[in-house]
Amino acid sequence: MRLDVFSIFPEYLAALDLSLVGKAAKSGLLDVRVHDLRDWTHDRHRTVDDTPSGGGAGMVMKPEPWGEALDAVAPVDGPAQPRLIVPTPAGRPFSQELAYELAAEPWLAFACGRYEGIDARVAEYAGERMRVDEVSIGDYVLNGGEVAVLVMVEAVARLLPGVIGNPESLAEESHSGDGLLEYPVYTKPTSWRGHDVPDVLLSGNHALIAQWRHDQAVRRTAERRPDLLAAWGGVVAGKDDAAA
Ligand SMILES: Nc1cc(-c2ccc3ccn(Cc4ccc(CN5CCCCC5)cc4)c3c2)n[nH]1
Repeated sequence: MRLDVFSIFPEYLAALDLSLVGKAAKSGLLDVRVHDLRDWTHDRHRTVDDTPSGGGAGMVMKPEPWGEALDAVAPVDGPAQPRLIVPTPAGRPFSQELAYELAAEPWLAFACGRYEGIDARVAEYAGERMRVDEVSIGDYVLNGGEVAVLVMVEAVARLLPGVIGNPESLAEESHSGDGLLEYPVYTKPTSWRGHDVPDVLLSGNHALIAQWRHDQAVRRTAERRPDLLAAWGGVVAGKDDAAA
């Protein structure tokens, strides 16, 4: 997979060179290219923003640098076009489902906005030749798109075959398995500062352990995410499970 990221703070994306994503990049699974949007400005101050049309607080990112950046990296007459992801508080919610969808794409491009956002015509213009998704990573406002891109790239990259060491663990995760939250995990020592590992986990009885983990997942989901339990209860569980 090829990943292009556009930002006025390219150093923010240095984190992509670390850990999982860094390893995937070195092994050739990922081809990550970070671009400084100011490379496509032509004035002395390398201007990327201007006042909002119609008034209002703050500044808005000008369309020209974005248009030139997209044309340079994904030429109109090129052999392929990326799927463009634009983080925004006003976007569709990012989810594990969307992460799987994006992991299947050969080429993703991420546009990191700053200020009050990017001139809306950029997404319109890009939409004329590539798929554009405006995506939110949660109902809170960040200062720009870079952190959202780090979140999405990590969630997507770990789904790529060969990136994560232990693919079985992907199957058991929240939001991608049975729709429940994960059960609590433990390791040695079995007793630590007066807190013990639950006996069932030391029993060696795999059926009992599986049942205990399921019950814990249902309990946790009911406590912390009743919205998920409602969906789960409606779709998968029988009446006795949901009541567990
Ligand atoms: N999930 C999530 C993604 C983001 C995100 C992503 C990208 C950018 C680019 C800039 N910001 C900062 C920002 C965006 C919106 C406002 C509100 N403002 C109201 C009046 C009309 C204009 C917009 C304020 C500041 C961003 C924030 N935050 N949270």
